[in-house]
Amino acid sequence: MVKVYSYKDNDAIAKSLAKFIIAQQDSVLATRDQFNIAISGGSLVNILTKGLLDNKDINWSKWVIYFSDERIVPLNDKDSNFGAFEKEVLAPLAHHGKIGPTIVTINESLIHSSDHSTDAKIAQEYESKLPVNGLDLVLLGAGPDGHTCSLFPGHKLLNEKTLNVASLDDSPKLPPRRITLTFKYLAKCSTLAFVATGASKQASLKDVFENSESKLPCALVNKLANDVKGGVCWFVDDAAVEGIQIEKSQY
Ligand SMILES: O=C1O[C@H](COP(=O)(O)O)[C@@H](O)[C@H](O)[C@H]1O
Repeated sequence: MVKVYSYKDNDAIAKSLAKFIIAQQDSVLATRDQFNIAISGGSLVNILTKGLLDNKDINWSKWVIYFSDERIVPLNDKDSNFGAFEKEVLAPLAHHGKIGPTIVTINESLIHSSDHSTDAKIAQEYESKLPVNGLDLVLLGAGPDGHTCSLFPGHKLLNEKTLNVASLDDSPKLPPRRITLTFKYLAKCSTLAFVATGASKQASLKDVFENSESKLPCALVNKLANDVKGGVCWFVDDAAVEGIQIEKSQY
């Protein structure tokens, strides 16, 4: 089942998403000592900053954070998804003297500026660090073109059946070299939660929610809802889903 939680603005989403994440965290930590979560880059980071940074219920030291996709650039590059999270969340956390999470990044030493041949190795090594049975929670973004992770409309990786993490060097959104979780791995994870805000997402979300034949990557994730124990849900603002026939609720 796919649930859509809709709010008026980013502040309201941030508050509700934080409550949702904490509920997932608490239910996992009641059974084991580690909460495995993947985050995405882009606009999600700002919402996470608002919702998580000063939140006393986050048990950061028990979190292991992965990335649903990463750009193959140095970790301190402005395009790095880790870099954005580090700047917005990890550095302020450290500044507040909090024990931070464990972070699983790509192996920077394998990045060679013009040689793409090690990109598959970067993906392979990242895959070896992931829990084999999937993550507890994956926070996904949704691009205006309907992409999620670094799975782009019409790209051959939409049909990847073997790899859990794949590399690409032809991303239509810059930068071109990336690694991404594949649908194969997303299907093993416990809960998948999208965050999509702003009117630029409206056209692709209309296709995702109103066209049962949609081939957009976000729609293909929705189709995993029956494989994924905790289901697929969406945290959206009113602008992103305006005029779309969809049943909305609040978490
Ligand atoms: O390139 C990427 O874009 C997507 C969507 O970003 P948004 O800014 O439109 O929310 C993001 O989820 C992904 O992690 C990132 O690499």
